[in-house]
Amino acid sequence: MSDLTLTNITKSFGKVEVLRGIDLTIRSGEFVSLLGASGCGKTTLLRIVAGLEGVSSGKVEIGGSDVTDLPPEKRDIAMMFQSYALLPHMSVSDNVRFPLRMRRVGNREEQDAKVKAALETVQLTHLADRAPRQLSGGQQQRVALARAIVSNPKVLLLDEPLSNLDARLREEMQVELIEIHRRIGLTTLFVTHDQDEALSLSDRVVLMNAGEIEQEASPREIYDAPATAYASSFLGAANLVPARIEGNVARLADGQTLPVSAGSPDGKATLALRQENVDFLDEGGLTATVITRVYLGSRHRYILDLAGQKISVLAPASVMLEPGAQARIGIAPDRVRILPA
Ligand SMILES: Nc1ncnc2c1ncn2[C@@H]1O[C@H](COP(=O)(O)OP(=O)(O)OP(=O)(O)O)[C@@H](O)[C@H]1O
Repeated sequence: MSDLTLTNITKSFGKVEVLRGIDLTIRSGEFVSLLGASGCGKTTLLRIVAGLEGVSSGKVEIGGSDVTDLPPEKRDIAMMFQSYALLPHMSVSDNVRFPLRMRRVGNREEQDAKVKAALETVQLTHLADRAPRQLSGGQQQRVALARAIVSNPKVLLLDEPLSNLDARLREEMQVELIEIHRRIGLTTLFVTHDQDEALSLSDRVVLMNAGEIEQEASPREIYDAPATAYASSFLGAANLVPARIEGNVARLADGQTLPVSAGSPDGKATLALRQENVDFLDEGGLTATVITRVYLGSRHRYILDLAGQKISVLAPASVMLEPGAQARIGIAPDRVRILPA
């Protein structure tokens, strides 16, 4: 069953079209990330699902009902933003109770039971009587999450909820989100511009580019088999090298060739090479010129000139080459992603 279906959504602000023909279905219990560069339209799409923004055309269905023209409070959704905006004069449990009171859900005992369950889910039962200012940033974030899930919405909408946290807390909350999602299986739409976050949290990643869906796939597939040059450079910053495919080899601009998997049509192509898949060799392989070496502690990053193209490559710290030196590099044929030119 699908909990959220978007059909041919378009949205313009004045003359500017920010969403074009978005079709997206999210299955019950699925965790889907909308990933994309700033301005690609992901927040606008989330706000359309929430009912905070109208569509120019298209249809929004939640739990099988058409909600396109319904206001936010009539949609079975909950939303959590970057700024979690807890009410400072209320205790943790009253903050979590707030949406139930606003929507007049159940009597006091029923509300108590729901608040208790939500606080248990985020493991904050012991802090129920505290005021928000007596909590750490991560704890406040978890209160906001409890408040979002307390009414057991059909769809949970999260807009960059972790982007205000420092790196360590952010990683902790990512793990927490994964575990909470596993426990309660809420259908979730998560907006982020952070590819690591999208890859680590989601069942499916929807990569957006300029108001359109560029590719949607599982994290592994979108990383290992990006469908377009945009997808491969957005996810994991692949090196893009122009080439000509000639059967089982790719010929680079300077005439050097490298073996590739069979099956791609002959002719112009772009090779997408992930920096972690390039190996330094003692002999054979391709020749590239070292431009820069950056020390990263356990490894080096080399910027190389490969057939007139700058590429970035990771190497063990034991590989010591000076700028101007010739490096020999190899890439396993099944690690060379061939994209249309
Ligand atoms: N209310 C508005 N009026 C006019 N233009 C808007 C409005 N809201 C958003 N836009 C424009 O729509 C485009 C998409 O914005 P949106 O916020 O959806 O992008 P985003 O991908 O979420 O980016 P970010 O990660 O920076 O929030 C942007 O060019 C933005 O300037």
